[in-house]
Amino acid sequence: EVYTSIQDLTAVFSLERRVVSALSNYVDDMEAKLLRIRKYLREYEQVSAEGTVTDEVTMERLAGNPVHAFHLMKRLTVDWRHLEEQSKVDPWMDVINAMRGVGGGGVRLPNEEDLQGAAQALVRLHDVYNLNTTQLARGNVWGVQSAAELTAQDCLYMGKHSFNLGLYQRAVQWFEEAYALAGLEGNATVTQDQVNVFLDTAIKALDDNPYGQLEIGQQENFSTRTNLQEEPSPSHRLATVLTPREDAANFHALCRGQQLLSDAYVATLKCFYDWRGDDYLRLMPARVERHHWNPELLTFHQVISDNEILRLQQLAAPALSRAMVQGPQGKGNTVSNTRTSKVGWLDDSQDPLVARLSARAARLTGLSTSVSNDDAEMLQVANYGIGGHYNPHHDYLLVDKTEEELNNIHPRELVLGDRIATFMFYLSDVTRGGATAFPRLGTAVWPSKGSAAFWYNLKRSGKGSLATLHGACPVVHGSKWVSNKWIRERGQFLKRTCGLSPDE
Ligand SMILES: O=C(O)CCC(=O)C(=O)O
Ligand SMILES: [Fe+2]
Repeated sequence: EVYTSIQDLTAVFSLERRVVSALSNYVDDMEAKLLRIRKYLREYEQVSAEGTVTDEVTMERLAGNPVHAFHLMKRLTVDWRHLEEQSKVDPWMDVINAMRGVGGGGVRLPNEEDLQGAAQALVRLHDVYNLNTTQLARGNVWGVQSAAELTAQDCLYMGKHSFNLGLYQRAVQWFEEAYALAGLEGNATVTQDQVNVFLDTAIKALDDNPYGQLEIGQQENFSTRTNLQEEPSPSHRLATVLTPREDAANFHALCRGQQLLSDAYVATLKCFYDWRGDDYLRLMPARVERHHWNPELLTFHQVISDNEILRLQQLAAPALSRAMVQGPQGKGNTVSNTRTSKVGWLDDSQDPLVARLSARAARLTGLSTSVSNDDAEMLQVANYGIGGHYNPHHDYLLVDKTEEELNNIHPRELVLGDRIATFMFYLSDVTRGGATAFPRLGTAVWPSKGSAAFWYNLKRSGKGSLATLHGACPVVHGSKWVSNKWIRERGQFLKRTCGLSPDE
C-alpha cells in the first residue's frame, strides 16, 4: 500500500508530476503533428482552389503546370514521408512509461485498495478529531486551510465508504454534504437526484440502528474515572482498567488535545536535569520531562540531532514496509487496520549510528540494550502517512497470553523475555495530530523532534502494567517518524530488581 507512509505518498506525488509532464509533452507533440497534417491539407486546398480537382480538365491543366507538378511530387514524396514517419512513433508510450514509474525509483501506482485506505484515513480523522464535514469538504482540516476541496462526487464516495463501514451517522452527513454541493455545482459532478437515493438508504439504516453506530468521542464524554488522580503524589491510586468504551473515549479526547489529569496533578509534573546514575550523563545531564508518576512516563529532550535523524531515515527508507501486528491468539503476524504505518528494522551492526543510539538509550534508561546479547530488539523506524495511526495497545507480547497462546509464539521470544520497557525517539514534529496517548494515564506525549519517550511495560514483579495502554493518534497534517527500541526482560535481571510488593 502506498497510503500508509508519507515516504510513499511523497513518491506518488512526484510520480504524478512526471506523468503530468509526460502528458504535457504528449499534448505538445500531438499539436505539432496536427499542425503538420493541417499544413499538408492547406497546401492541397490552395491548389484545388484553382478549380475542382475532381474535374478532369482542371486536373490536366494543373498537371501541365511545371510548378504544380513539382509541388505535387514534393507533397507525395517528402511531405508524405514526414507525415508517415511522425505517425510511426507513438508518444503515448512515454505517458504509459511515466505511469508505470519507469525511471522513477520503482514507485507503484495507487490501486483500489489505496483509494479505500485513503478514504478510511479521512473517516478516521473525521471521527477521532470530530471534524466538521462541511469544513472538511471545503478544504479546512483542523484549522489548516488548503485548496484541497472535495466535490459532490467525492462526498458521495466518502458517504458510501462510511456506509460500508457501518458508520451510518457519518454516511448521512457525507450524503447531505454531497447533496448541498451538487446544488452549488449545478449537478456537475453528480446530480442531487442521484445523491438522494443514497441519502434515503442511509437515513433508513440509521433509523434501524439508532444505537449501533455510536461514534465514540462524539457522543460520549471521557471517563471521569481518570479524574481520581486528585492526589498529587507518586503513590496516588488510579484506575488501571477501563472499559473499552472508556479507553476509546479517553484516547480520542487526548488525541484532540484535552488534558484529563487534574490541575493539581499537572502542577507536580516538572521538568528537571538528571544524570540517571550514569557517569557520562553526570557531565551532561539529561533534560527530563515527567508526564506521569506511577507508572512513570518520561520524555528525554534533545537526545538525537537533526543530522542523526536524517541519516537514520536514509538508512531505514529502503527497509520500510507495512507494519504488522500480532495475529489472534499470538499466532503469526498480520497486516491490520489497527496499525497503519510503514516500519523498518535496523541492526546495531548495520551502521555506527544505530549502535550509538542503542548505547544512548542504555545510558538514559539504565538498562542494557545490546542486540547481540539478546537484551533488546533491533531499532525499529516507523513512518506514518496521513491518517496513519496505531490503536491503543500494550507493547508487551507475552504476559497477557494464556498457556495455549504461548505455544503459538516463537520459542526465541520466550528466551528474550517480554518487552520490559519502551524507549521511543520522536524523529519529527507533527503539524497536527500524531500524539502518543495513554488513555488510562489520562495524558499524551506530543511528538517533538529530537526527544524520546520512556516507560516500563512490566511492573517490577514481572506482571503486565495494564495502565500503560497507549496508541498513536492519527496524523492529520505533516509527517510522523518515530523510532522504537524495545528492551527485553531477560537481560535486565540485575538492572531492574523486584520490589517489596507484587504490585510494584
Ligand atoms: O507512534 C507512536 O506514537 C506510538 C507507537 C507505538 O505505540 C508502537 O509502535 O508500539
Ligand atoms: Fe506501542
